[in-house]
Amino acid sequence: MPDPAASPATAPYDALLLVSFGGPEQPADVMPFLENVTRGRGIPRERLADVAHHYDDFGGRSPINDQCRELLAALRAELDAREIDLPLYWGNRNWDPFLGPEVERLAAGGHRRVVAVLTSAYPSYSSCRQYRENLFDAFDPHAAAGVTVDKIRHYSDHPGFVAASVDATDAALNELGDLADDARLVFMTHSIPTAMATTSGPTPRSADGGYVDWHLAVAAAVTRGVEQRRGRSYAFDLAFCSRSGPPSQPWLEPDVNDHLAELKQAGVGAVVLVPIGFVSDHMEVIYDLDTEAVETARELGLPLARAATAGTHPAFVGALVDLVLERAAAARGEEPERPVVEGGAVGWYDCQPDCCTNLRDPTRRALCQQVPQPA
Ligand SMILES: CC1=C(CCC(=O)O)c2cc3nc(cc4[nH]c(cc5[nH]c(cc1n2)c(C)c5CCC(=O)O)c(CCC(=O)O)c4C)C(CCC(=O)O)=C3C
Ligand SMILES: [Fe+2]
Repeated sequence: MPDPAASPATAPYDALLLVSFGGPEQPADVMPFLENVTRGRGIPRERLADVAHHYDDFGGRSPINDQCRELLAALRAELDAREIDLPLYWGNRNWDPFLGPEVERLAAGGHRRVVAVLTSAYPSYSSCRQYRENLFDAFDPHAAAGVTVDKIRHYSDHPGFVAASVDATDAALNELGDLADDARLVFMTHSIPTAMATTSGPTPRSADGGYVDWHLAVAAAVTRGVEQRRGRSYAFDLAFCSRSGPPSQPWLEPDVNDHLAELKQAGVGAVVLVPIGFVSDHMEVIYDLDTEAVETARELGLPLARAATAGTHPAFVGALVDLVLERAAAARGEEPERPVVEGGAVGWYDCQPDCCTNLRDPTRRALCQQVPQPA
């Protein structure tokens, strides 16, 4: 049995569970993976076939699982450096290693109070509640045995996540050489249906909803950091990639490819794409940005550099450990500081019942709260 006294800093937690999206690791995995992702989501068949080709171009293997392995190794090293003894587990929503069996293993290992770190940094149904539904399902069979899970707060506006993005944006500007002076910063994230965007985050909500609000705050903070470092100002925008869904359904815009054409038209000299919506260079980054958007920019004659995602940047890994310690202190009834960048919202630990609404099935149970009864 784990010794709760081993690491007072992380008490009451006795294990850390990394929770991610998952991705195929060989060609035979691609279609079953896509079916897992899109089950009941109304994604057109043609879009699925199209997305399967994105994976084919990379040998049928997404880099995302390897990136989770690297993040786990980096977390282990950071915990060791701080002399914190905390077992690490890892489960995905859509592909092996799946969350369910991993939580079985964790419970069988004698762990009782688990802290979850999601590789998803923003509020929205897709990036928050859907993971919480999966966490609920995975832990529910063990609830009677007293196994519980808490998650850290959404962390995109944590100074550590922003610092990693500032470094990456600065490096990408350096790649542009003299053209950096003319560069526009285009912050990138996953498009989602506008109906999902406006119901993201807790109520009361702004007209745009929490998903867009948080991205704009992070984009502004990264831009300020880059401006401080380079001693000059930069214009920035937020653009979107990876739209799926039927054409009749409105999704967040502008699409990155349309936006690049507009910037070229407006006389912008160069672009840095900064994918703040993703924590690693997985398929949505290496295909949608590095393949498609790069090709669009080439056709337009618009010089482009792509900033790295947070990945295993020390500021990001350090921030995740800080967030775990902060969550642990809060669970012990202390009042830890909750650092956020200027203009950021202080993230909440427990999502309220109406946070990041499930529009298809509002009664589906999720971690953090009892579901509201349908009206
Ligand atoms: C907000 C958001 C994030 C960021 C937060 C987070 O990280 O969770 C994210 C991440 C990712 N999305 C990924 C892949 C896919 N997303 C899809 C579909 C969708 N994503 C959506 C949203 C998001 N997705 C939505 C609203 C849909 C429509 C279907 C639905 O309503 O659920 C589809 C289906 C085909 C298609 O329609 O494109 C695929 C294959 C991968 C893995 C990449 C790899 O393999 O390396 C990752 C990390
Ligand atoms: Fe939420």
